Amino acid sequence: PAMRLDVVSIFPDYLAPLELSLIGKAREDGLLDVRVHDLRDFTHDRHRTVDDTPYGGGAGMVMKPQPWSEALDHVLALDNPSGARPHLVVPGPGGQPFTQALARQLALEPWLAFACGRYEGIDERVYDHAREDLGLEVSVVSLGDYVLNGGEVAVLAMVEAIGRLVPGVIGNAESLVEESHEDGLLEYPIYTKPSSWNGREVPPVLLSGNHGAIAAWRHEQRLARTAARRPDLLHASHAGPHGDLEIS
Ligand SMILES: Nc1cc(-c2ccc3cc[nH]c3c2)n[nH]1
Repeated sequence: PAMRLDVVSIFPDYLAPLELSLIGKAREDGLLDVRVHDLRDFTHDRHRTVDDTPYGGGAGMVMKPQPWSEALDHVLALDNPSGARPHLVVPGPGGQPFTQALARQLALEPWLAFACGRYEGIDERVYDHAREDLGLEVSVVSLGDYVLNGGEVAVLAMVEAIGRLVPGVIGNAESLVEESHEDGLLEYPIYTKPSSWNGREVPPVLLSGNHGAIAAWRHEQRLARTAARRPDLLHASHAGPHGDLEIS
């Protein structure tokens, strides 16, 4: 059965890229069932109001709870024979980090619903309502320690990272095996034809046909790159036979 992904946003067109390329094809193949909903469809006033001023004062506006409540009810009511419940994922700068490990976990779920906030965010009672009244698992997830203007960009990234892990979405062509962050090391440098370009040569070991030497060179490169760019990813399990993490 297809993995179901619902996205609620006041900028549904922001999610249009999900109809393209890989995710688009997975939708055609029935592997992913992606539905985007406009939050303003769940307002009833002339101006389709989704926000208001914050209690307690402060800058900016807060997203009203009622439209979100009605949008969630609509998502849950949609042809949902199995009575399954979605895992509600809400992007937020203060959420748990979105990592490859979390992407793998989420890719195992049959149904995800994403709430894209805007303004200063969503009234806190929506989270409580979703958990306590709708019985949903709710996860606030951060893409990184920087501030976006809303959740849409984060959802695009998460849907791509999760969608590509759904069996069948990635053909054999795009390798899923040696990926950055899969075993905690960054990827090694890659090359293709011509072997000499702009006076620059491909490292000879890669043309040697000596697959043991090639594998060793690639592992060394991954360690060196990780030590240089992401020392935080390096830990004891990556130490060499002498327990050293020093890169020669
Ligand atoms: N990682 C990250 C998420 C966000 C984010 C997510 C949702 C909203 C809604 C209003 N501002 C937002 C910011 N910023 N940075």
